[in-house]
Amino acid sequence: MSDTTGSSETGKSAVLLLAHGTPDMLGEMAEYLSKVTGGRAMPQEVVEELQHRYAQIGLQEAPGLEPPPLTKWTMTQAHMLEHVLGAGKVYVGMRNWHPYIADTVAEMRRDSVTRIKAVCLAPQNSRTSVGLYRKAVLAAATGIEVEFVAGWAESPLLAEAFAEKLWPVWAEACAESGQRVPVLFTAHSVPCRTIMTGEASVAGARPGTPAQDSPDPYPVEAKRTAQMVADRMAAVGFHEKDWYFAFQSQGISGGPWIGPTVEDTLKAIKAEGHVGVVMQPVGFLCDHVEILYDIDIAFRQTASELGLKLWRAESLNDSEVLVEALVDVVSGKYKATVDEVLVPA
Ligand SMILES: C=CC1=C(C)c2cc3[nH]c(cc4nc(cc5[nH]c(cc1n2)c(C)c5CCC(=O)O)C(CCC(=O)O)=C4C)c(C)c3C=C
Ligand SMILES: [Fe+2]
Ligand SMILES: [Fe+2]
Repeated sequence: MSDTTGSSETGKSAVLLLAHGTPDMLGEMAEYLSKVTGGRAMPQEVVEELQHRYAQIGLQEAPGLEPPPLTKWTMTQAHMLEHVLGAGKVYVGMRNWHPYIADTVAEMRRDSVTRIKAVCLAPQNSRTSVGLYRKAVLAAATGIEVEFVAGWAESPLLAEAFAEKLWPVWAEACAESGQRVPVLFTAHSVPCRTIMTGEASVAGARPGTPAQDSPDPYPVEAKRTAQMVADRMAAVGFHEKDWYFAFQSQGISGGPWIGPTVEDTLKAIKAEGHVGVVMQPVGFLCDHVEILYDIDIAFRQTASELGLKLWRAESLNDSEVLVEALVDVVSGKYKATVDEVLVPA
């Protein structure tokens, strides 16, 4: 990996994994949300609703003995990648909570890193996620070369990692219900304005924000990942007609977000005569609130009210195949969507 990590006469390169970030305790919710929205204050009822959801997945009034799942698994993935690459530290920076991207880039600077290979732990490229990570890295990395991986949605090993988690639960669901159970792949929804050409579309955008000149690649990339997982599953008897796709977790603070929603898709699956559904989110690489609450609690309740049993594929978390996928992205073996090498002024 000497081309992407480690030291040479021309300087020291290191990998920076970028992730969303999550609060460590319930009282930090309002501050966390203001980071997520780029400074826009959320109504108190939204703060309380999110505290309620996070409490249901184990977040407490004081920091727990273990970090929250998103932090824990992100750090685990970084350690695993560091171990496999064997070429120095793999750094982690979060956009919305500690360790913040700016603090991590400052640490990299202190460690004499002169070239950063930045990879988002969000494989599908959207202005509302990857675009914001990119902005945060470039703001912090003055004078440091940054090679920014903008998307790796079609990585074969990523699809393999998801398929490895999907097939056992799909087999279990089919065996238990005595019939073929459809799979509902999901990715996080984005505001409708994000996918429209010529609209200011960055999360937290204020009036006057320059218009974007191209549609967001995100919805297409999310469905490509799902298609690739479905293709992998053909080896275990999975058919093209066995899967659906929906966008989950439309924003809590209003405005139109893209669908189809999970709720509408579950109704359609029920109307097709199915008795159950297996959900697999293909945009998230580890457990966090949108899996542990939105799917495991809220969608399971919706499915149950419709008379559907809901199974969920285990998240990738400490998947070795995921780490292999990251190695391919970092090494360039998988041709990810990479921005030119950037040297922020
Ligand atoms: C592709 C887009 C997005 C991904 C992927 C994504 C992942 C993600 N989000 C959270 C937690 C929250 N996100 C919130 C708002 C929010 N999320 C996106 C997009 C993606 N999020 C947008 C465009 C917005 C709206 C931002 C705004 O300015 O209003 C929030 C706030 C509450 C809400 O609106 O739902 C939270 C909390 C996690 C944990 C996560 C994956 C790791
Ligand atoms: Fe989000
Ligand atoms: Fe969300």
